[in-house]
Amino acid sequence: MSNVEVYILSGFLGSGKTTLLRNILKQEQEKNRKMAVVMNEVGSVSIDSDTVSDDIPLKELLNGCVCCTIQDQFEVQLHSLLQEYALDAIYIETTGVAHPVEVLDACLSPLFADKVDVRGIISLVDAKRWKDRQQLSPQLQVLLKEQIRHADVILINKIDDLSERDQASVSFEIQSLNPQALTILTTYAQVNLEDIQKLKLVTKEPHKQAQLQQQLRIQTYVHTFTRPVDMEKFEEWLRNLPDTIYRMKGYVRFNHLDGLYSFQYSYGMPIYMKEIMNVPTNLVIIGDALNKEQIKKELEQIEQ
Ligand SMILES: Nc1nc2c(ncn2[C@@H]2O[C@H](COP(=O)(O)OP(=O)(O)OP(=O)(O)O)[C@@H](O)[C@H]2O)c(=O)[nH]1
Repeated sequence: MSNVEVYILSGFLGSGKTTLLRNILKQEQEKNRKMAVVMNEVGSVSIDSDTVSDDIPLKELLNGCVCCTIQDQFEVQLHSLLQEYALDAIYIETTGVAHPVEVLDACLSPLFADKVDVRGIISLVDAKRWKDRQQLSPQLQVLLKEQIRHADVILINKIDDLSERDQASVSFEIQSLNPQALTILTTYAQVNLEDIQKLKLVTKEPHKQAQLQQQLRIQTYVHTFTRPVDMEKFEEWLRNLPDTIYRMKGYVRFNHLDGLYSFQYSYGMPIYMKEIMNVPTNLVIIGDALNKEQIKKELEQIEQ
């Protein structure tokens, strides 16, 4: 069975994420695909869960943001969805204040990273909010830009609130921040499912590799170790990593040590801990413009 597609719906408060989710679920149901939804709200009461009909498995994460305070709960929920249902796709609606890369990180637990295919980040931008963004705090303006910069698809939504001239200038500004993303102007987040599901399929073609290297978008690679690893060579490999790799996590066995180790790495700092559970030896790598073929080759070389 192929991996479960995962889509992250990001975007500022009120930008239209729930409206988009509703549109997508309708189209998915028409295609008879089996989906699940994870909804994250910062408050203690879910407001949007009525959006999802009863036959679609729904996990709600309240009282925190998946990208920080409730990351562990999020992993458990995703894991149980994957175990309980035979799914084609999982849609994750994030809180309006979530940083998309942190959410991506949370989706890629080494426990199940080899079973999911995170197809991409879809960011919604409220067109008028963008135009008037100076009214927001500097931190929120940065967040808005980050949500755009890391998206694979950008929906510039609520364009009915802007004149044609303003639509053109907003669209130009947003596209300049992330020229590689597919940008679509929408009202009520009306979008074709095909446009969203095309995500990543293009970038997986080998001949696009050169172009891929220049992209600034976040990419992920999951390596499954089939044998124990030489620790010295592994550390040597870590020392020589490009600084475009900024996050790794997973489980690894070393040839001269008993048992399994969990491994965490962020911004140049590795941490190992002995693991008591028996879990798959997956290593998740997150970075900009990853050369996946090369990483795969290098890791295979340090396996004994
Ligand atoms: N005028 C206009 N309103 C829209 C459009 N898209 C969505 N809305 C409305 O904007 C409001 C917010 O939309 P939601 O889909 O709930 O936005 P959200 O991003 O899920 O909001 P939060 O969950 O609060 O972050 C709703 O009342 C929508 O009906 C649009 O294109 N134009």
